[in-house]
Amino acid sequence: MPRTALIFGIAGQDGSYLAELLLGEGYRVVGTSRDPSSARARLGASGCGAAELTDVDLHSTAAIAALVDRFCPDEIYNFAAFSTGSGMHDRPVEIAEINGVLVARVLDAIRGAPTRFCQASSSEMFGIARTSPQDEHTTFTPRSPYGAAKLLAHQLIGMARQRDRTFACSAILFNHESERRPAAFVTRKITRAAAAIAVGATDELVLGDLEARRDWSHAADIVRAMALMLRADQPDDYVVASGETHSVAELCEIAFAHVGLDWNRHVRVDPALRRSPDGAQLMGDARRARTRLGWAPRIGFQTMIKNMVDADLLALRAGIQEGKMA
Ligand SMILES: C[C@H]1O[C@H](OP(=O)(O)OP(=O)(O)OC[C@H]2O[C@@H](n3cnc4c(=O)[nH]c(N)nc43)[C@H](O)[C@@H]2O)[C@@H](O)[C@@H](O)C1=O
Repeated sequence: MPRTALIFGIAGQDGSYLAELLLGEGYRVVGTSRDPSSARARLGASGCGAAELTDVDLHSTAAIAALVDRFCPDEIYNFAAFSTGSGMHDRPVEIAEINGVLVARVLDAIRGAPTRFCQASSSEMFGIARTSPQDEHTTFTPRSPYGAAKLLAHQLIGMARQRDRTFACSAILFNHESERRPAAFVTRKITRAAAAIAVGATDELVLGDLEARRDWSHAADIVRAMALMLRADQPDDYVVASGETHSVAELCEIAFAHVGLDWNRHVRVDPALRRSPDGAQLMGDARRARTRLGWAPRIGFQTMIKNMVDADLLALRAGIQEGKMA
């Protein structure tokens, strides 16, 4: 019998990379998506056509329990979340419900069962951290409903591990990107603009802050760490990060240079797009994942950004040939 994995949020960037990985290892992969009508096409386009889609009301404890009963998954991964960088303060009620309370429902559904659970937690739980780098012992000081809801889920996982002996892990994920990243996030915003300027479709990119720094990894590396967590002897929490930071300006430089452009000539800063400043620099110390899981990132920052620009160029040129762009 193949192992079964249930993925909440299968059609997003992370869910699709994980589905690809697990399908390649012979798993039966079942997933839910908030937009089932486009999920099938998106999964097909990312090589996950063999994944099965199912429908569930994430607000219903009974529906989550029934879903788990129906598929008896060996592993559950949760990526279902509201997540757009600039929208971390918007819709706090829905964010609390989906990014936080949903995990209580899943933990309820697997209490006493052998099912293993991994949650996509976030470095946003560190928020205005006082120390850098952050690891599994760093104090959490979230600064948005997004970070607070993720922290609720993270803490429920620790309690389920202690009280109920549930095999549940919290993967504290720092920023992670790829060509499947939506353009609301700064990496894809920049790579798409570099490609668009290179083909003459536009001339300018407007950003909020060039000095902001983040610890960026590739999404495929991040989800591999999550799969390894569920294969460990014991459940635990793990920071997953590259351990290096880059500025938005550096990102621009790499992306624009890759298409032979000088970013200084095309990038403009609009302070209206700027977010409130970070506390200490957000940078992850992933030593626990490296030593206990044998995890290490395989795709570096430069390669990731160049690959994203290449993918955006391909998509734009295809669009131009089909007459989709002006
Ligand atoms: C770990 C965490 O990672 C992600 O959240 P994020 O860090 O907010 O992602 P982002 O790509 O929107 O911002 C990255 C940095 O770039 C700065 N920045 C400058 N200028 C613009 C700008 O014009 N647009 C955007 N979007 N960002 C800008 C911005 O201020 C920030 O410092 C999500 O996956 C989230 O779900 C998550 O958990």
